[in-house]
Amino acid sequence: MAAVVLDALIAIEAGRAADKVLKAAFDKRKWPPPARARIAKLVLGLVRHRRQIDWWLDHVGSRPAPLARLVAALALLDGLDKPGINKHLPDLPAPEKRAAEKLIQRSLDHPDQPAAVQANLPDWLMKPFARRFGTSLAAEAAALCGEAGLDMRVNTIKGTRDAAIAALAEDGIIAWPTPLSPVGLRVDGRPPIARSRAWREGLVEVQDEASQLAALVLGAKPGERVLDFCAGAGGKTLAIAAGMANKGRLMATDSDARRLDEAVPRLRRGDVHNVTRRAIGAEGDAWLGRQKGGFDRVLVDAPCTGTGTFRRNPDAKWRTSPEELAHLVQLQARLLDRAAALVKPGGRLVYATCSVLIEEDEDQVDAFLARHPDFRAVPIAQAWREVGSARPVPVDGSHLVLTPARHSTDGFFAAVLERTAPLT
Ligand SMILES: C[S@@+](CC[C@H](N)C(=O)[O-])C[C@H]1O[C@@H](n2cnc3c(N)ncnc32)[C@H](O)[C@@H]1O
Repeated sequence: MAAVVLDALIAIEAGRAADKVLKAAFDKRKWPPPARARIAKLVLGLVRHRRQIDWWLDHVGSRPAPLARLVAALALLDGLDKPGINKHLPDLPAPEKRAAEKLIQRSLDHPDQPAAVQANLPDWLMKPFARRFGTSLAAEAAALCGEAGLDMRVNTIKGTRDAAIAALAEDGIIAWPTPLSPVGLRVDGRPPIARSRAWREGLVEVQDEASQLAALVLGAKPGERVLDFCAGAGGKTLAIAAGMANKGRLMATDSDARRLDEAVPRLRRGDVHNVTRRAIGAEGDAWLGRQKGGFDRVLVDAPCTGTGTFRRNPDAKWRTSPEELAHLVQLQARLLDRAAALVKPGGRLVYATCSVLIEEDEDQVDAFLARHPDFRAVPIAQAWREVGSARPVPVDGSHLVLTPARHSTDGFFAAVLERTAPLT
């Protein structure tokens, strides 16, 4: 098992995505489920807590090479003692053996660790995180180091939430309603959802509660003309289609045709019939040019740093950079401008990201409103009321800002914008 973990760490260090590396490792060799879970937990735990692990290695005079990191993870994350580490790594070279001896019975936290080390964040992210979270930074960073829960969205085209709970129970999966989304379900652990009848028959889709809420506040109604501008593999398209009860026209566009194709089996499984997919040019598109003012609702689920999804993609922490942030902020602004032209008077544009950085969220919306005086921000409490949610709006500010520590969801942002004046 240690060899698989080490290979995975080396591949991730070389820049490959952790989820793809683990998938490839599990495709190559069929591990029993408990071993699989343990490998994934170790690899992802190490990636999540890399700064603290490396701080400890430095503290005990060891280099942060993959084998030393694994030794540190076994001691600091798993709490193994000397025989326990020996069992996994019987032939440790002398330097790693010495490191292991110094690390056993230590806890991961140490008062001498700088704030960015304690938060397991790259230094450059500390400032934007402090800007977003203030005194809650440590709690939110800790929550982002945790494991994401497993949420599902009930496909109301196929049945009710109660019907989904009952169907999942037939397969031994105990699910209960999520606190915020009226169509959300949550489960403990990682049950094999894709083997359940409820999933196979399209009654449920795996989707974080925050993403469900982004589709909800778009408020698309049956019979409307709606555009999911950055539809990707269709996660939110499916949620919007269900809100429209399959009636009206829902266009799903993306510049990545391959990702759009991934939506096909999901749409089929969900019995979704009102969606048309269309790959568009990354820098504009003749078809889009002809759709000016043509949509009641447009969702821009923009490409972003993904800082809100570090629980799921912990390796992204170490890949994002200030340069990437600057590039994304420009791209998001261009996409918003392009999408704005497609909204009809009185129509709505929802801008969403899975980023917790204000630079990609509120700043982006403020800059958009300054460029587009023909739009206004709809207070999130109003948008929330209008979609008839029985629950109170879960945030105090103008937009939907969800965080893992406060809401037990991915970090997520959504702003509802309304065209108040005719197109010029
Ligand atoms: C956050 S993902 C969308 C996820 C998707 N909405 C879902 O719910 O599964 C952002 C998407 O924006 C797309 N994208 C990036 N640049 C684009 C562009 N210039 N025009 C349109 N889509 C773009 C990416 O291909 C990616 O699928």
